[in-house]
Amino acid sequence: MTVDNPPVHSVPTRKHTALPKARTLVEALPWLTRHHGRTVVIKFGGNAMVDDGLKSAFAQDVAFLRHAGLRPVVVHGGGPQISAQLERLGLASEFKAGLRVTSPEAMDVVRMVLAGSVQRELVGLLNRHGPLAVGLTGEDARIMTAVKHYAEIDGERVDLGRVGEVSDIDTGAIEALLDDGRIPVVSSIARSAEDGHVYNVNADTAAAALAAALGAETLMVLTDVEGLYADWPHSDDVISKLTASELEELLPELSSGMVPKMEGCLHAVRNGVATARVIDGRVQHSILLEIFTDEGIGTMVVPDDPHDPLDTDAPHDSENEPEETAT
Ligand SMILES: Nc1ncnc2c1ncn2[C@@H]1O[C@H](COP(=O)(O)OP(=O)(O)O)[C@@H](O)[C@H]1O
Ligand SMILES: CC(=O)N[C@@H](CCC(=O)OP(=O)(O)O)C(=O)O
Repeated sequence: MTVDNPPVHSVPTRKHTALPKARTLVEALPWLTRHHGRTVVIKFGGNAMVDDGLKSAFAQDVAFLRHAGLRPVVVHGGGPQISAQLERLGLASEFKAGLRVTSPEAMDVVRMVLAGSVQRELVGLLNRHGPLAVGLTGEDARIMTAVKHYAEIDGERVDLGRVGEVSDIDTGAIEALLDDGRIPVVSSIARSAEDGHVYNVNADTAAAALAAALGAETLMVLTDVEGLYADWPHSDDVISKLTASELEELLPELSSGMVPKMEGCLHAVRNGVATARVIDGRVQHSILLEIFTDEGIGTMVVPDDPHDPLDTDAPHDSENEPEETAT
């Protein structure tokens, strides 16, 4: 056999086995083009971190986004992990208006669990894929500054202890890491400029504030339900898309962990973020499904008047999907 006459039968066989993979990659091309260079803030909820397989898949997805040219920022939760540690130490754990009542002793535990345990684990998983992840808390380089937060329950102002809301954000350190090709992994703890104490900030609230301050394209919240249920807990109909005004009307009816999540989504889209999505973190590779396919899952919140329709049309609105790329 000469080089000029290769065996013709071997060429189609090789092509055949590689083709499905090539098609999958090419199908992602319009989405890759759309999202290239955009910042995506991903909130990984403690309830979605249910097993090692899901955590590894999460890290693969985030590393994939980074290698695909997006700028992912991770903000993580850890509510169940904090509760377990408080219980081990015999410290009380109570939630009011979806937020943990946090004594100074509990605050030490919150900080230890979020920054010392959950964040370290995620950084470790991400760094299996290269020298990518850098862990921070809101305290570092004053990324987040807090003020004490009071809840309002039945018209009453309620003191939750060391619970903070974000009063100021300095994105400098995060931007520098992103420009350097790193993946910032942020724990939702912030120091107050007023009293110098460290405060426990709900991770949804922190992620939303960061997404708005960074001018992110998308805020993606991974949790342990399929999305926002229209009539929870009576039905499992997921609201697939809603505008900021529609969400604002729904807010008073929401309960528990959905309150800070949806308030965060509203804050994000009212402050320049093109889409805020609540998706099921229990589905492996839910991030990739949401970003790179037309199988949009979960709930998407969009501004009332999106300034860039391209940002909000996919994947929950199939009429306006990116154009097919010729294969
Ligand atoms: N309308 C709703 N739709 C979906 N989940 C809801 C709704 N209202 C309350 N929830 C509760 O909110 C929870 C998610 O919030 P949370 O427990 O704080 O999760 P995470 O740790 O991911 O932040 C769900 O598991 C569900 O129990
Ligand atoms: C004030 C407040 O409630 N802080 C949260 C911070 C962690 C968090 O938000 O974790 P998830 O995203 O897993 O719920 C807490 O102490 O549980």
